[in-house]
Amino acid sequence: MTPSATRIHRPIVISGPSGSGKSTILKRLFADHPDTFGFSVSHTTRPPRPGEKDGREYNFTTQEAFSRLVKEGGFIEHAQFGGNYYGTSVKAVKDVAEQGRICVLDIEMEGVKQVKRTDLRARLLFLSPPTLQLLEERLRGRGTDDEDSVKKRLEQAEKEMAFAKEEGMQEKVVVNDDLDRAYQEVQEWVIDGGRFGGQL
Ligand SMILES: Nc1ncnc2c1ncn2[C@@H]1O[C@H](COP(=O)(O)OP(=O)(O)OP(=O)(O)O)[C@@H](O)[C@H]1O
Repeated sequence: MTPSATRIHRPIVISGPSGSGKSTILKRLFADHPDTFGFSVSHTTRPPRPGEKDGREYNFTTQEAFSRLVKEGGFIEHAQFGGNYYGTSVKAVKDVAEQGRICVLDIEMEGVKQVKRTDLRARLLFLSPPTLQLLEERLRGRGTDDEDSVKKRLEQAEKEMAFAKEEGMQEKVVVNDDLDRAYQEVQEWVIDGGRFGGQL
């Protein structure tokens, strides 16, 4: 692996409370700039479904190999869902850079801290809702969460907002007030005059 791949193609981390608009903005960014960005391939211990290919949908792995990688600090984020483990490895992010694309990571606070401990040289962007009240309205408007889930997301949102304010935790904070305006600000920062945060 060339150590410089993520120097040239620096990964972008986008974090922010659930409902702050990360998916909405990323979808636009990907549509406006095809073949520029990529998502890393996650690891999972669940068996492949028909038609799924190792290394494409997921890096399919065993429980033992997964645990080993956790111990080695090889994951940026990992979690358990329905009895299976899932994770984003540092190597999977580097692989995207190796392919000449900017890896975009949509991750939570703990993941951001972990990214900072790696040699990925990631650029950190925080997408903030204008207020918690507006966030609540958007979460409800999205219609994907029940009452309990909305409450949990709002509690977590407060923690994420406080974290983003800590010195040196984020390089760029964009407030998602008006979607078009916020999108332009994100886009400009990401593209960075064609440098994508690197040196030409
Ligand atoms: N600037 C905006 N003004 C009004 N509504 C918005 C704005 N940006 C996003 N939304 C809406 O808010 C809802 C939440 O947005 P989205 O699903 O993109 O958030 P997210 O950060 O990706 O959430 P999660 O982390 O849960 O995936 C969506 O219904 C979206 O259409």
